[in-house]
Amino acid sequence: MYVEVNNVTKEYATVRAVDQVSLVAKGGEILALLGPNGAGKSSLVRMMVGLTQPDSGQIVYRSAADQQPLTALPSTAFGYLPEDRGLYQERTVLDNLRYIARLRGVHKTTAEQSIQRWLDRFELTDRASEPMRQLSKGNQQKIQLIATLLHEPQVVMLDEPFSGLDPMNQEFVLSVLNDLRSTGTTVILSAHQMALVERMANKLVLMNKGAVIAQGSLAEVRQQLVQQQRLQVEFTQSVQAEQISILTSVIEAVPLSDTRFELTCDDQLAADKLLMQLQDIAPVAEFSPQRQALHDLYLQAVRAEVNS
Ligand SMILES: Nc1ncnc2c1ncn2[C@@H]1O[C@H](COP(=O)(O)OP(=O)(O)OP(=O)(O)O)[C@@H](O)[C@H]1O
Repeated sequence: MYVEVNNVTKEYATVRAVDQVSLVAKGGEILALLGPNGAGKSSLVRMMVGLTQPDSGQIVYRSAADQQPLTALPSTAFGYLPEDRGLYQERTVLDNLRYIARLRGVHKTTAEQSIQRWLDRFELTDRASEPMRQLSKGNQQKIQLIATLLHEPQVVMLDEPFSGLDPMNQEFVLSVLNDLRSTGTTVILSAHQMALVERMANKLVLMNKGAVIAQGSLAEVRQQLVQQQRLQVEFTQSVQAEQISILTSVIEAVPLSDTRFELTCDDQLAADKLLMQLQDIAPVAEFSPQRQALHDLYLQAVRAEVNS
């Protein structure tokens, strides 16, 4: 199933939580919504799952087979992990999961098999008869995730699935999400863990103050965010900084020695073109464009918005 968000805006009393957002998530994709606190991620997820309605714009669900809009959604359409987790603390893990399965209309035998399979996979079988409150935060989070996946939804929407998990469990959840993706499920999640998301999502949507500031594949988002590039160059002979900074694509040339410089460049100019220009100054011994982590690019973009 496709989820298509067309120019959606949502306002609360004093704040525009989602501002003209458009995106598409397809089966077999992991789409990650990223953004600082208050960026509008949860508000968007709540609309995508049908809990609230947009003030303007539309959310359209399409059949994966023929891309026609779906008017009636099957009970297996969504699995939603809300930001405020909501299982019964006094009831056992098993009771909670059976209850959720019943709510989702899963047949009893199928539910029992499915619960066993997921508890095994999450290494929580021996905790099945314990009340939820006895489980650590991370394990409760894993049970919540099982509750979201029990009915094998076509679209899984997860609000901050990695929060409260230690690195090992984050890796574990990441592998579960990758498996879902490989079986054709549409996975939409919100997260703060840029480094994790960078490794699994094939679509990134970076939000700030309700609006999308960049979206696409990792490479596309990089391109949208990168305005400047840092690199180092080592010449075989001494060179003056002014000889380099005079080049139109070079914003700044900081000498590290007589022969070595750190350059800040206009990213529009391809590295190989710049290398040719540097070779015209003096023979180049080493030339190393540095890739900035997405996390840093993203922080720069958010800060630039704050300052503008
Ligand atoms: N029910 C509501 N009533 C009023 N304002 C709301 C409501 N829900 C969200 N907001 C406001 O809308 C904006 C976006 O909030 P939202 O929770 O969608 O952001 P978020 O990106 O999910 O943040 P976080 O990462 O902190 O969970 C915030 O300014 C928030 O205070």
